[in-house]
Amino acid sequence: RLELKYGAQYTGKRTDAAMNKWRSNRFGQFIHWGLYAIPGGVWNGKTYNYAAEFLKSSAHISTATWDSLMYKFNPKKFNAKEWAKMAKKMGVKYMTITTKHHEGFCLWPSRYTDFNISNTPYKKDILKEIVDAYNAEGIDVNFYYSVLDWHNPDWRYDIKSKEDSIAFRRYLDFAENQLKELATNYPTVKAFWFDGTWDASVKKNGWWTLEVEKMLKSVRPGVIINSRLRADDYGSRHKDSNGELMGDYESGYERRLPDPVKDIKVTSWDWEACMTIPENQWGYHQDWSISHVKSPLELLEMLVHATSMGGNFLLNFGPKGDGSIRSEEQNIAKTIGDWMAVNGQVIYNCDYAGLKKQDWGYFTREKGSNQLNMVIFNVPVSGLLHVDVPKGMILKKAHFLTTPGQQIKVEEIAKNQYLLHMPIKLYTSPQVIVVECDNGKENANKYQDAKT
Ligand SMILES: C[C@@H]1N[C@@H](c2nc3ccccc3[nH]2)[C@H](O)[C@@H]1O
Repeated sequence: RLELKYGAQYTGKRTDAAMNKWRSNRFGQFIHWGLYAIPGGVWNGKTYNYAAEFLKSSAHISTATWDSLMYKFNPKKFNAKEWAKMAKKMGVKYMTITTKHHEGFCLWPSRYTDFNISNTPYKKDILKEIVDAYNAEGIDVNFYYSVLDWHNPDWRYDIKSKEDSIAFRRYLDFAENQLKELATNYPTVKAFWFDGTWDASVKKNGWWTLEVEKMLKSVRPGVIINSRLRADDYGSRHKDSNGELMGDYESGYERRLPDPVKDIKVTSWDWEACMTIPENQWGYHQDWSISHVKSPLELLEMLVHATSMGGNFLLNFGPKGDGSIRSEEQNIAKTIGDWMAVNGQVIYNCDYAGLKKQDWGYFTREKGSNQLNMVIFNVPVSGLLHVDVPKGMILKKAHFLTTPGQQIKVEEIAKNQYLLHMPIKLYTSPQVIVVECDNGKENANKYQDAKT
């Protein structure tokens, strides 16, 4: 083991109330909103297919030109309460919003830069309106903050000279001041989601990433920090040079999910996957025909997949420059919300159930419950759902979540193996079966292994 000054500060999952709430939330809404939402991926009549929040670089726009978009930010159709109501109906328990993305524009009236909401025609503290509206709906609010900052002249991608290190030190002080400002002025913030920390400049300043983690936790006790902020003494990120996870949860799954077999080890730490609806658009893009757009059921399966492996799922929305929400996103919020209203109990406060993944779908289990949840996306033509149980687990009764009176046949077919008999018919939405189980009982050894 290496002696580290800036490595992981503890091992194992946090079990305090704040982290238990973060974990039990499971489903969150990501919001990417900034100046990039105004052009929405189109510049001088040309559509750029790369991520809309990167239009400044895709279209080679000067910082001066890009920054002047600030004078156009005046979202006439913005209504924080409507956003929060839609999120509530979608069934999210938390929301993470870009306070400052790579472009450097701040949604709050920061004292440390004029490149902020107070100098737009909108003027008001839009971040506060959003935080208050979501909190009023009982939704926790987290802050995304990009360390990478295209606007601030002191930002550096690498440190190659004395001048670089002096400028970058100024930048790190600026960023730490902004973060302290956010943690102080928005006291209900529950977590910080750091991004833009992969460059050499940050990796060479692991000490700063730990200083920021400690500062935020002293200003806002219980606050939760993602692993993406952190670099250790040797520039190792997310996990320190001893392989220990830094921060409070692993945030490496971006537009992808852990494999239920190959990546089963993620069940031993907290993690979150963040996901776009198109293939790769975080900020609003005018033209979604340029890539695959995930359907509500595709996204719902990802949410269940994440829960089944003990992780959170953060689904991204990119509001338009005028503050309205595009119809595709409204439809996804409604469809997922309708399912969550009936079946949310297999997501909220649920975790990895400890059973082997099966083709028909995913297992989840509520903390401390002896009830096993089965969420079925792929109904076998036989109607027979195979379940392999760990030694000592007995499956007893089963029923569809929505029809508790109608038993589903549970048939033990071999040692630690069962089949559940699903009625064969057309299903047009993910089905939930709840199974009563006993743990710690010895299975009757009535099955003979073949001799081969
Ligand atoms: C969570 C996601 N991370 C940002 C991001 N920055 C990148 C820089 C280089 C390559 C990919 C990137 N994705 C995306 O804009 C979004 O905010």
